Order: sequence, then C-alpha cells, then structure tokens
Amino acid sequence: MTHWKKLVNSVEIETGVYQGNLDTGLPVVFAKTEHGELWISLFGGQVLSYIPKDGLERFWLSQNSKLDQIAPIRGGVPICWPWFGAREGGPNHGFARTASWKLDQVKVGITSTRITLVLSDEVFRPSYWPEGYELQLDVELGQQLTLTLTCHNCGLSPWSFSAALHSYFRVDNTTETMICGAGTRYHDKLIGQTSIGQAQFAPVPPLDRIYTHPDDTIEIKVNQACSWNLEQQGHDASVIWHPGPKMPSDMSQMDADQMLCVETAALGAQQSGIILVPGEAYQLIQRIR
Ligand SMILES: O=P(O)(O)OC[C@H]1O[C@H](O)[C@H](O)[C@@H](O)[C@@H]1O
Repeated sequence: MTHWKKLVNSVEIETGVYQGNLDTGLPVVFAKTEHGELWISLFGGQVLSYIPKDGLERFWLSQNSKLDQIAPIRGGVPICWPWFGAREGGPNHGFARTASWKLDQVKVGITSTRITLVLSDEVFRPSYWPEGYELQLDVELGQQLTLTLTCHNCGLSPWSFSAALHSYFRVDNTTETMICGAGTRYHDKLIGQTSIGQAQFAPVPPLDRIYTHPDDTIEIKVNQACSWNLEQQGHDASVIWHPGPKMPSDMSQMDADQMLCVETAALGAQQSGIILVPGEAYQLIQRIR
C-alpha cells in the first residue's frame, strides 16, 4: 500500500533527505538517494518503508494502520523497548514505539546516508519506567539498509531491559514463503512450550515463535526468484509471528497474506532480560538486503 506516501510541509534538510508530515499529521523523514527510498516515522522512531534500487518494497504496512500518533503503527520496523511482550503496569512491547522521537542528525556520506533519531528520559519518562536512559536509532541507507538501536543507561542504578526490532516483511504470500536460518529450536508462545522444527520451513499462520538459536543471517524467500536477507547482531533470539485469521483490528484479511514478521530480539537468558549498568550501552542491529 502506498496511498499514505504523501509528504506535506516538507523541507529538504540535506541533499535527498526531507522532513515533513503525512496528511494524517504524522511527522516523517523521507530519503531518496541513489540507493533507494526510505520513510521513517518520528512517532515510534519507526522505519515504515524501504525500497532499494531493485524497486521492491521490503516492508509491509497494514492498510488499516491509522498513522495517527496514538496507536502503535502496524508495519515497518516497530521498536519494542524497554521490554518485549506484555508486562504488568505498562503497554505491550514497551513505550518506545508510541513515543515521539527527535531527529538528531542526518549525514550524507559518499557511500550512504545516515539518519539518527533519539529518545531519552528528558523527553519521555513514564511513571512505570522511572529510569535514566537514552535510545539512539541510526538508520543507514546504503547498498543495504542498516538499523542500529543503541540503548544507554544514563541513570545511577542498573536496570534490566529486553528489546526487539519487530520487522514486518512484505512477502508475496505468507504460506508460500520459506524461512531459512532461524534455527530449529523455539519457544512456541501459542502452546507455551519448547518445540523443535525444520531448519527451512514455510510459515503456516497462526504462529508466534521465539527462536532461541538463530543464525546471524535469516533468509526470507519471498518467491522462487527473490529473497530478503536479514543480518542480525546483538541478538539472542529471533521471533517469527503471524496472527492468522484472528488478527488485531488494525490488520485486515485484504493484505494480511502479504505479511510476515521476522524480528531481531535481545531477551536475555530464558527471556529474563538483560542488565545494563550505568554508563553502559547495548546495540541491536539489523541489516536488510
Ligand atoms: O499487537 P502487538 O502488541 O503489536 O504485538 C504483535 C505480536 O508481537 C510479537 O511478534 C509477539 O511475539 C506476539 O505475541 C504479538 O502478538
């Protein structure tokens, strides 16, 4: 779906990089370079679309997503932080995906363009997360797209977090897609137990799996002729999700068959979180080709 790709009030802030709004008011950054096109929402610090030189959209964005700066955006690459999944007293997948990030810097280099967004406790410190933190998201558009999420502990005491780059990939047809590199061992969230599957498989929705020994590269074969490659760093798990027919209200049967979430996650041992001490930083990286 591309009907949302209209930029209003736009200003070119660096060569080929524009800041503006969608007609829903959503603040966005749009980049068009020799390497392709990229849309990023400042709400959620979320990449919404990436079309490299081959002209093929890598990310799925729900036709039903409101893009209203209130609800999480269903598509692209939401950032789950400071936790992945549910936690009592706070929103599912944490607050980073519904917070307003700031555009910090744009660097146009010889081989790539890097757009940096930040979110920190100075701007958003909810009562259920009173910790000192700064998040930095570097989105680098070069021969591939690289997303680097850096989490800093700027507080005075250690805290525990988990995180995911919750990428929604655009595929031709979910059930005809082949996944390779996720590993074989996973926690099946639908039945609440560990299972062992095939190293290469076609995802049949509904599925909600936390793969605990993924490779550094997962191949998503979208059809006979093409594959998306997802390289990961800093992760200890990869999540594969599709809700199947009982989908959330911001998804529709119309385009749900073209979606598959393959997510890069840092969850800690037995999904118990990762401890970050004051002054330390943690990086989670995705590279998409
Ligand atoms: O609906 P959301 O809060 O965006 O969550 C969407 C999905 O995210 C992940 O993939 C989880 O593993 C799923 O359990 C969850 O349903």
